[in-house]
Amino acid sequence: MSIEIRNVSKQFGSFQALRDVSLDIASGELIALLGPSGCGKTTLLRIIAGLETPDTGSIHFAGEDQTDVHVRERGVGFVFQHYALFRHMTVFDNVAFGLRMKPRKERPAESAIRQKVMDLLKLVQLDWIAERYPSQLSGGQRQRIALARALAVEPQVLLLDEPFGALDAKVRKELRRWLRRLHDELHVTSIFVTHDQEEALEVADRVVVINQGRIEQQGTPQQVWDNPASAFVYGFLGDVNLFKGRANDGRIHLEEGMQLDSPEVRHADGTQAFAYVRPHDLDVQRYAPGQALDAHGRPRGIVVQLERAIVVGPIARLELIPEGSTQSADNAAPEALIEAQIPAQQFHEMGLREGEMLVVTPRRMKVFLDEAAGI
Ligand SMILES: Nc1ncnc2c1ncn2[C@@H]1O[C@H](COP(=O)(O)OP(=O)(O)OP(=O)(O)O)[C@@H](O)[C@H]1O
Repeated sequence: MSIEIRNVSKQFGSFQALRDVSLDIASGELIALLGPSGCGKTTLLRIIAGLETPDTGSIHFAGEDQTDVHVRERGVGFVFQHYALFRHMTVFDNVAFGLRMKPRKERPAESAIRQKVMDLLKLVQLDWIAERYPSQLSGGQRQRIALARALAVEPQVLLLDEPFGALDAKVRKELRRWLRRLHDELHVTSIFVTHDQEEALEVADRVVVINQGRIEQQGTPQQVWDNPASAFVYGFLGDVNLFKGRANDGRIHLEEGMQLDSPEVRHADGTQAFAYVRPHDLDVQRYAPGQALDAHGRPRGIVVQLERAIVVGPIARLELIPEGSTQSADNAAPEALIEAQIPAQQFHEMGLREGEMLVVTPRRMKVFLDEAAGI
């Protein structure tokens, strides 16, 4: 079942929660709505479900306007972050609930219900706990049961609101893979809301990034990651360092007095430039006086002090303070702190020590011009 969202806006009092949102979702797609807290993701999901009405705009399922269709008639299955399973019912009865509640003439026979519930429990790999009660399950098991329960009535559309939000990192990761496999098996058109970029990029066919009630960008995980449309998207998709400066002569002259070569700013002399660099795109060298100059004697790269190194597993995370900044990492303004990531092996081979002076140069960066681009 395809879903078309047409020019949807929603206001709560004077607060504009959604601003003219339009989105087409193909039948069988798995879409992630990704954005920070309060950006309007849940509101959009509730409008699709029919739990909330838009002020303007419309929702269509397979071309049919759903605006006046009641939530019960929309054929939508839900899973929420804290899905309250019925505590006094076994797992089996929880999953059977939606089927048993159907009007008599649509309700399957009890033997067919039994078969269906057991099939679903097998699908979520929990048929062995059919007779347990929710309090005897782990959080991850409860969410899988919630999903089985949502699927029992064969929804045309599955809506998941931070379904793994309350679980610990390891379980979340397992459930993510599991959700993807399940979706590949069932192909129910699914939309899930998350503020976790890793979750969205790993699970979804398409990611829709929302900011302040508007769609900032949509595309496959790869498209969005490789070509972020705005500084917001770039910053939201992963850790970034922001360097502010002014464009001149194909270089960004940073506030710290150093320069970064940047062909993107060649025709923008005098404009404010914002250079975003991912921690793993910073090249790290030991500093020697004079070394940070390029062939023309211009300062190159950024001279920093290694304030703290966190080496866990294969990655060394370096917290760096730009030269001239008198603050320590503990009270430095967050934007003053630079983070670099290098392989732990390189860190050990270089024999880096906290307190040393280093020079960092971006291998790759994304430049946005003018002030509106700031996160
Ligand atoms: N019924 C309501 N009445 C008033 N304001 C509301 C209502 N529902 C949502 N809002 C406001 O609309 C904005 C968007 O809320 P929404 O729940 O859609 O955000 P979200 O992106 O899902 O955030 P989160 O990740 O924190 O759940 C928020 O600022 C919220 O306070």
